[in-house]
Amino acid sequence: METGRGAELVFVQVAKQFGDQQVLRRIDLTVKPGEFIAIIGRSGCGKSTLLRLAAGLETPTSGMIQLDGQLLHGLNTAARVMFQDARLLPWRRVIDNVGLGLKGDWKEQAITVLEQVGLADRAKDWPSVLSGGQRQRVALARALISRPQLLLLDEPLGALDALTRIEMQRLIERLWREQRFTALLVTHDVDEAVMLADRVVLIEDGECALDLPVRLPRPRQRGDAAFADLVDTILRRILSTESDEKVIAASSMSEKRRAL
Ligand SMILES: Nc1ncnc2c1ncn2[C@@H]1O[C@H](COP(=O)(O)OP(=O)(O)OP(=O)(O)O)[C@@H](O)[C@H]1O
Repeated sequence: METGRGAELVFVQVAKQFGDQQVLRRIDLTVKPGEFIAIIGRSGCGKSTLLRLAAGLETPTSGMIQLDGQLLHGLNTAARVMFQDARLLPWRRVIDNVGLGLKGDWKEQAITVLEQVGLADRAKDWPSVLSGGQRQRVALARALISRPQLLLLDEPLGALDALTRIEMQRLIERLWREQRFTALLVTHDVDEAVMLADRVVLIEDGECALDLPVRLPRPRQRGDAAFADLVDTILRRILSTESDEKVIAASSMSEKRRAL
């Protein structure tokens, strides 16, 4: 596969309102080409909205989004999105799901990306016989077949068990390192954010309240003290403005993590 170049994505004073609800007030965020950014924040703070804006599925109420210096309007054709559910068509085989919507001779490329996600031997299977993790691998292959400059990941591993999740994190990191697309990951999991991201961005009150570089060498190790410290720092920062007493009262950090 050709190595693509990641896109630069810039949010300039972006606000988004739905009816009376001001979801994003002022987002200023520059994502450099090939950078991996994790977006975290409390449920309902507008993380998915931010991703949908980057995909061109929503338009800002005010402000602007630039892609490689050009104003984004309409669908962002440089981007592909991966969601929590794989959204495969059950009546199409794995390989045809990967090539969905493509024209011309795409089968060889589909096999190549299925190899990259470790599923080449399942190309002829129906989605129904795959596990949840395998379905997400197919979704990843489908997102990557068109060599996007920007990969938008909306809590893609949220429904997976812990072990599969870790495997998928490793896979996403490996493919990102090989292909150097720009990645924007929405996650509830601070561990996941620190594992994968160059920068962790916290959305709070409609703004980027924290933009923290992760300067740990890759591949990162959860057992490392520096890793644990950073996760702890971020969790404490989120919880410092926490009003939910249940969360404040959680006795251990792991409980707090689950409570997010
Ligand atoms: N199309 C829409 N129309 C109206 N309101 C919307 C729309 N999309 C999102 N919202 C509202 O915007 C707010 C932020 O939603 P969003 O999905 O971006 O949050 P989130 O941080 O991703 O939440 P979660 O972590 O729970 O997935 C919510 O209150 C939601 O109801």
